Amino acid sequence: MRRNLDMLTVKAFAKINLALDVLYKRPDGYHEVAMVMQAVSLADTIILTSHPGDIVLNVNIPGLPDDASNLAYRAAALIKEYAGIQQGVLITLDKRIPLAAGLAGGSADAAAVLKGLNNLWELNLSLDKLSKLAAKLGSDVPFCLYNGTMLATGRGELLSPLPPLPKCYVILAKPAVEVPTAWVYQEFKADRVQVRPDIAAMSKFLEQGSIDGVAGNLANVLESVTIPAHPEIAKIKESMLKYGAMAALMSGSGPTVFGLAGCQKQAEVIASQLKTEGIPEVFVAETVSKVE
Ligand SMILES: C[C@](O)(CO)[C@H](O)COP(=O)(O)OP(=O)(O)OC[C@H]1O[C@@H](n2ccc(N)nc2=O)[C@H](O)[C@@H]1O
Ligand SMILES: Nc1ncnc2c1ncn2[C@@H]1O[C@H](COP(=O)(O)OP(=O)(O)OP(=O)(O)O)[C@@H](O)[C@H]1O
Repeated sequence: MRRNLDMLTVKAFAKINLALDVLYKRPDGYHEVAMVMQAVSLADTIILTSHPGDIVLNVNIPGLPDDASNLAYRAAALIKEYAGIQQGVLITLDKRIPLAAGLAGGSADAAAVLKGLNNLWELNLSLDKLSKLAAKLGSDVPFCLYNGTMLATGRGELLSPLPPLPKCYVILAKPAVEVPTAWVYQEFKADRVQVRPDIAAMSKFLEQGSIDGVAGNLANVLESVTIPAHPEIAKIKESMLKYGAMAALMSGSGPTVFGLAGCQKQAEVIASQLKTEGIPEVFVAETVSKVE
């Protein structure tokens, strides 16, 4: 975070799910999950500037709302009301994370605004308090406050740190479809799942610092919904492996596929080969560690 009197710049990092299991549907309509989440360096940039009056949001891409339906705006409104702040803020959002991609782009923006305004307005709210506000905005938002490698349970908002995944490179490839998260959970049927993650085994491999062990245990039960609807996701996974990724998996509710690579050069070679297949959005990122 960079601060300069009345202006502050915050990065909003995307996430991938190294493991995603759905346990059951709860009475409140959400699904109980168990996930291993990992932050990656593909990021939006948010500039917060002190501003008289109200909250104003500027976005750099068409199709992304700049009103109260944007999670960045909602985060500002929530913390402003909670802390009883009278002044406004100008939020400038430079969006790089693809939309509705399974990468928690909106959640990352919301978390960055909460952290940033806590600093700009000198509120001194603890991460624990910010996390409770974050959970009101979405299940992925608390994780985006912390980043790093975390076990997420409940509806995704209950977090405990895991040993960090040793630094590795992540290729992200998004086909030209957008997938609404609510639809994926709504369509989820446990009896259609072929492979469930073994979270205990993945935790053990993280403790050992074994990227190979983690790569060998990637699993996401939501693939059972999104891949039949968008078979190009399976094709991207196959291509990632063919070009040399250690492993490949759909992130979150999809449709983005991520692949793991041990070194940057190899990740870049895999990314350029995927681009030749006509996949519209391909990025190379690296893992991001937890904030203290
Ligand atoms: C797929 C993941 O991205 C994996 O990290 C998350 O589980 C989704 O997190 P999110 O996008 O922050 O989700 P929310 O904004 O809280 O919820 C969107 C919708 O997804 C469904 N939803 C979400 C999380 C969850 N544990 N169970 C659910 O059933 C609900 O229908 C909800 O209305
Ligand atoms: N700041 C924001 N950035 C991106 N999308 C936003 C934002 N605010 C609201 N939205 C709306 O939310 C929808 C999905 O957002 P997002 O990009 O966070 O999905 P996602 O990556 O699938 O998230 P998740 O992995 O948490 O399910 C978008 O289509 C958009 O209309």
